[in-house]
Amino acid sequence: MKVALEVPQMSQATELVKGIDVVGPMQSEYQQILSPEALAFVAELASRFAPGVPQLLAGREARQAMVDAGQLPDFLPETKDIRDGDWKILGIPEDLRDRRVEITGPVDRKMIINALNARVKVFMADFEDSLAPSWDKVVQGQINLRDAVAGTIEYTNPANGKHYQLDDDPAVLIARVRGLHLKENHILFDGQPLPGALVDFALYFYHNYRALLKKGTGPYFYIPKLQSHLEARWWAQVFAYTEEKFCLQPGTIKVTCLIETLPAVFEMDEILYELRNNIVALNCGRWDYIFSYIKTLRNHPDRVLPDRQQVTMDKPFLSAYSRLLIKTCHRRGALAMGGMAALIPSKDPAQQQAILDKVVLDKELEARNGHDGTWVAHPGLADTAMGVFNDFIGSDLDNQLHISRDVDAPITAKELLQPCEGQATEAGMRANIRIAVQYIEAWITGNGCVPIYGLMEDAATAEISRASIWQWIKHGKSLDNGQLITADLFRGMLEQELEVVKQELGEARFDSGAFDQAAKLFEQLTTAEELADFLTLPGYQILTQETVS
Ligand SMILES: CC(=O)SCCNC(=O)CCNC(=O)[C@H](O)C(C)(C)COP(=O)(O)OP(=O)(O)OC[C@H]1O[C@@H](n2cnc3c(N)ncnc32)[C@H](O)[C@@H]1OP(=O)(O)O
Ligand SMILES: O=CC(=O)O
Ligand SMILES: [Mg+2]
Repeated sequence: MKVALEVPQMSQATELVKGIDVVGPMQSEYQQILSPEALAFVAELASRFAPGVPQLLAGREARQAMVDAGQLPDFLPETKDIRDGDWKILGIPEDLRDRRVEITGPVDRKMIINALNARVKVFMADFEDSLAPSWDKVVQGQINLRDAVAGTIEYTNPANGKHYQLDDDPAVLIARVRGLHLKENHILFDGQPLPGALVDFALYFYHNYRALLKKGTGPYFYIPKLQSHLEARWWAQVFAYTEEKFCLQPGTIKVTCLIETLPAVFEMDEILYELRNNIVALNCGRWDYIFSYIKTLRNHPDRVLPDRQQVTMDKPFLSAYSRLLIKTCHRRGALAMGGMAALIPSKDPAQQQAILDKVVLDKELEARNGHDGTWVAHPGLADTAMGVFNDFIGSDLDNQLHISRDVDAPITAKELLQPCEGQATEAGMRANIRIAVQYIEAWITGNGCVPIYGLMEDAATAEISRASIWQWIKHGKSLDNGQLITADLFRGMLEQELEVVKQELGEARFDSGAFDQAAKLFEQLTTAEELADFLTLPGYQILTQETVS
């Protein structure tokens, strides 16, 4: 539901909560989410935990500097005891034991209702890869989730009058908060923007934990883009503090961590251990993982990835990642979630069958490996994914926790890092350019997830497109047609592909969009000496420049 346009107000909390300054414009409904009580909790978490974030981010940089200097990531010698030890996570609540299909989507009101009504077990409501976190989207997202938890969420599409409300048996709700690298520029604590992750966590927890527990479910979270067990420890402290403050049993908050960075794959046992009271699963976030493989190994010319289309889950380095995640999770009693096939349904019946066939193949690979469930990006794929996982899990069991993968020889760092065969092609590079520029244009104008050429594109998939080209230029790769990939070649292609996009979208859409700005940012990111950490960091400056007072 869109709130009526009003004269922006001050947040009441700005005057009432010490240290907190809400600088985003307020609508009257926002006061309910940004109430003095909720913001007092945000401030409490901020004073205790925000100072730890720069240290964790500095830790990422220090490790990256070592890899840049030639060292390859590996398992940590100092945590061998944890890897060798015999311990298990605390446990999995009843409503999280069967997660064979999860749908994901941004915290848009209509999509939340559609997702909760989809024929899936879980809905992952996303403040991260699929959300461009403008102030309104972030606060409205919290309003939408509060109403979804209360069961009162409704929406009428003003374009066609179609009305939406929850069915009787909605999916279990898990909220994915922003990664630690993202700030929330509109809520300051002691004059500094807060970590977006803390804002998302605190507001969702504060407004919903009681209603969730009353319904027999709980405050459940997905944590994205972790890079180390020290980050997991930080989260464990946030959860323990929150549980104590609200007089909750330790382990009430339940969390699933995405293993979607290359450094994190070497610390899965340690992440599970640090979070053992709260964690229930790890998830193979394959798209960010591929991006992180490029980013982490950016100085290693022998590990340059080919065209994005060739980097599929059956490639040895990705297969090793999936199998090690399953083996690690199941040994510790945690679920091992699969990832997202980026395909979305087509209205053309011939194409649709081909899409469903590809989804089946992808999901069969995951289920056969031993994953306990998977992700779909669209309700039209739920039955297909469910069919595959039903075939493997059956109706007597909830999951595949019994699959220990003891048959595997120990999976080594060498397997996890092995180069991926394939080529950089002209068609692949041009596709990367068209995808990245369209995605960046969508993101900086407030839309974090878009269909492009039959695929779901979000921040993670678009990062692969832009980072691949940077890497090819950096290492002087050649295309399949023999052309050397240079910054100038890229600039020429960008100009040509912008024309193609203009033809495809039509002049009116193109001219009213932000393609110039998107192309400029894309060009800077791709031809820079250093690989930028995330495209969403400069993107956020553009997205928010008009809304910070
Ligand atoms: C790498 C990762 O992190 S993956 C996780 C993050 N990414 C995501 O969550 C992607 C989620 N998916 C989406 O955002 C969308 O599916 C898109 C943008 C890719 C395509 O959306 P659309 O263009 O609206 O698709 P389409 O027109 O086919 O939608 C048909 C209906 O399904 C709904 N729908 C589509 N995807 C979803 C979804 N994920 N959740 C709920 N409803 C959905 C649409 O709202 C629409 O509803 P309506 O008929 O009532 O109007
Ligand atoms: O968040 C999921 C991913 O694949 O990235
Ligand atoms: Mg991701």
